[in-house]
Amino acid sequence: MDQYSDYGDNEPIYGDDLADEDREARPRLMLMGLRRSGKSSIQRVVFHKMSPTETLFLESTSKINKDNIHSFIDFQVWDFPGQMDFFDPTFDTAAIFGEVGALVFVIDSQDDYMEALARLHQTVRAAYQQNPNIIFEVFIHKVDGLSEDYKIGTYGDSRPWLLLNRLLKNTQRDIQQTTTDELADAGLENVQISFYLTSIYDHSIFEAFSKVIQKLIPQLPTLENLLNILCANSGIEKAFLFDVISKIYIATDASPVDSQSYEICSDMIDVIIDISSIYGRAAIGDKSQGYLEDQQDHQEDWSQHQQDAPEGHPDYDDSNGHHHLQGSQALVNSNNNNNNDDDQSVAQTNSSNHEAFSVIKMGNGTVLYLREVNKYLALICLLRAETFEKQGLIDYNVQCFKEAMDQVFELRRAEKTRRELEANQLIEQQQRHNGMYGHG
Ligand SMILES: Nc1nc2c(ncn2[C@@H]2O[C@H](COP(=O)(O)OP(=O)(O)OP(=O)(O)O)[C@@H](O)[C@H]2O)c(=O)[nH]1
Repeated sequence: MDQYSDYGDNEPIYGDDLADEDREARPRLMLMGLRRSGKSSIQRVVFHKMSPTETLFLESTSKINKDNIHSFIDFQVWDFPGQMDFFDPTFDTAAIFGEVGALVFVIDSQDDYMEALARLHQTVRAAYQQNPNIIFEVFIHKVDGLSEDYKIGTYGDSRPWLLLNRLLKNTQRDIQQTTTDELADAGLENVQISFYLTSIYDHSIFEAFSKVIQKLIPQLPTLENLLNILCANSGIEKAFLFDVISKIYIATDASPVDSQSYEICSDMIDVIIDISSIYGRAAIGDKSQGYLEDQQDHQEDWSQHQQDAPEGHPDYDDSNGHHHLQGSQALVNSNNNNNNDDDQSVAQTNSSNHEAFSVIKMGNGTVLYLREVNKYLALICLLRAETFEKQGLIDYNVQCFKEAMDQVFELRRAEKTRRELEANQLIEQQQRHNGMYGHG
């Protein structure tokens, strides 16, 4: 079983026998939508490293699939079957919607979406009635398919991408407007819904999921503040805190996010994982099966590449841990610190005795700076080469940032332990109380 998530504990389709562990207060995220809209594909690609083309062979979901994600925060993703019927008497809306954090509704943009919209409105009404705190998110999905028509010039315009953009915006506006009108008619004008254009064939699904997950993280404002302080004091242009395994970013600084920055940072994780796996060093995120599978794939790619390489080619020079990557014309300095004895004892408490760190200088004068924060998270910054001349300052500030992060998560752990202790004490008290009555 995947260590990263306990995928596959299929429960009966409706919620009248939800296991106790499912009722615990871990954020729950639901994937809903019509059949074949792409729910299972999204879940597999984002959380299980499935390649998008493999999703072509996914079978239709017939029961709720509950997926426990163990990462920087533990949360659950529930993948619902498309044919779900709210009016079925066995559908326990209170149990299903009662503890949901976010409900992601997936609409297939390549299909006629009128039926999907009707189902979306019905779902929002039912869920909101049970739980007005649910965050509603709509993925207008498979937008890559639309682009194909334009790429081959079906619409006979010389500027296909401009047209594509316009079409996507129209689709989004149409879906958004119809939904707002419909909900207003039902007296639900206060319901907050966000809309995203997504595809599993590019970064858009990871970016959309990032924004969804961020809303479920209680420490988000603290993390954003820390990133703002780090950027302001170090001359960093953009900083992302990434969950390494899923490549979703859980926080960023206040400067606007452009998709290109996100994509390049996300690609950097792949590069670092590639390099670490090639040279057999442990790397970020190595606690996850998802990552290990990924690592093996990359290893195979690399072996192929290596066969073609001329002997002594700088691409393959490992002597000082410096690797000149021919393809991207980047200088990578990937360094897993070898710890002295002191560090190892600290490391043992943290169950990690290495720390990934890497810098890529790109041809356009931008520097990418990655540092592992903990076993799940990595900080990736974009900065100008001139700024990077003061690397000592940046390293120092990043170290301070890491320590602050440790405190944030330590506090959370301490709070969790305190709550568990309190709960146990209550149970004990209750048992003693019952015992006394029993004797009486
Ligand atoms: N072009 C394109 N196809 C996609 C995308 N996402 C999913 N698909 C395809 O859509 C089909 C249905 O995907 P599923 O993930 O099985 O859909 P589902 O919503 O889970 O379906 P049910 O289990 O029946 O409710 C598969 O053939 C996927 O390959 C996407 O972003 N773009």
